[in-house]
Amino acid sequence: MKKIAVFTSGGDSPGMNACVRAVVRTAIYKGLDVYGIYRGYEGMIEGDIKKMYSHSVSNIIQRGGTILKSARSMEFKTPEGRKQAYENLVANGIEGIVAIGGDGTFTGAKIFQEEYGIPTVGCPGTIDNDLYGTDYTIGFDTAVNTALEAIDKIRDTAAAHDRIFFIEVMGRDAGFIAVDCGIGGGAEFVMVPETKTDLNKVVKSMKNLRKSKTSSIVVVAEGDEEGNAEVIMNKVKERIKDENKDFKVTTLGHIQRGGSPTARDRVLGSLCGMAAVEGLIAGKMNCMAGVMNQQIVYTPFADCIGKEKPLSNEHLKLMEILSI
Ligand SMILES: Nc1ncnc2c1ncn2[C@@H]1O[C@H](COP(=O)(O)OP(=O)(O)OP(=O)(O)O)[C@@H](O)[C@H]1O
Ligand SMILES: O=P(O)(O)OC[C@H]1O[C@](O)(CO)[C@@H](O)[C@@H]1O
Repeated sequence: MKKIAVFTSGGDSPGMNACVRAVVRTAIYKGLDVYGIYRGYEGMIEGDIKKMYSHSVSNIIQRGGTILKSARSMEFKTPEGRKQAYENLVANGIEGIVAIGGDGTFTGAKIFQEEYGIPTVGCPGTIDNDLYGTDYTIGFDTAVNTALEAIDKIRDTAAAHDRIFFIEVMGRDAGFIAVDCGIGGGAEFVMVPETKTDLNKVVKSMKNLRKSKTSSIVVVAEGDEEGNAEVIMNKVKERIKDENKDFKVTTLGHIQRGGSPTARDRVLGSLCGMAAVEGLIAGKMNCMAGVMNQQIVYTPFADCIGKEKPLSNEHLKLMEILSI
């Protein structure tokens, strides 16, 4: 293998730049030519592919976002789009690919590799932490810390005004961010897609809580089955029926996706980037390079996508105990 390419795709995440940097520098260190594909699968289809050098990735390890940019491509989901992408890779002599992204990115990579056979190794780049085959995903730690900083500030004003705040964090299908924010932010409740939210129980305990506490924080993952934070707040308000209680909603939104990555995300991104290139050279394909128990592990895309990564029962128990 002489030429490889790297791209970032799906939702960007802090630490993706560290990962790109490690891919580029590991490739050069190992004597390979390395190309950057811009805007994920969009750029692969449009042929937006440029050679990268060691200096191309200077001064980026501390930056959020991704220098390769990211996109969600509908066209790559079509056979015609993937054919065009393949032709562009062949035209550039690309023999191996590092795909940095989440489960959607790996779904596309798996289909593409099975159709056209270019070996692909993935790196877990998503803030959601919802990928089987790695203890943490690149960007999760930064996202949680960003959200926590905001929650701490909301707590100050919640306490000053005796208010109940419903704070929505990201997590379309996963509650990892919400649970860690709940524990770390001292929330009274956490609502996540993985577990059934019992609003009657919440209302009951909220009424009891209010005897001893004057303010409350409820962390809601955006994908909770009862709805988003606004919807849930209205349902709870309706059931509590107390004019004296003051309810507020804050949606943290995309602030969680940006910012300078934490040390953990920089190191994880760098490790996965290095491991992906080493994996390609060793003949690995159709798999993701992740880190479990401090060891680099290669997990088939089929498992990363198909197997559920459960929330930690210990974390859920801790949340319940600490919120009394
Ligand atoms: N079934 C599929 N077939 C082909 N390509 C796909 C498929 N699913 C996803 N992709 C490609 O992967 C891209 C990224 O997927 P998606 O938007 O779901 O983000 P992601 O990688 O899951 O990241 P995040 O978890 O941060 O949202 C899609 O825009 C699409 O181009
Ligand atoms: O606004 P976008 O780019 O569609 O992404 C939003 C989604 O991306 C994620 O941050 C990561 O997958 C989700 O938690 C969120 O729902």
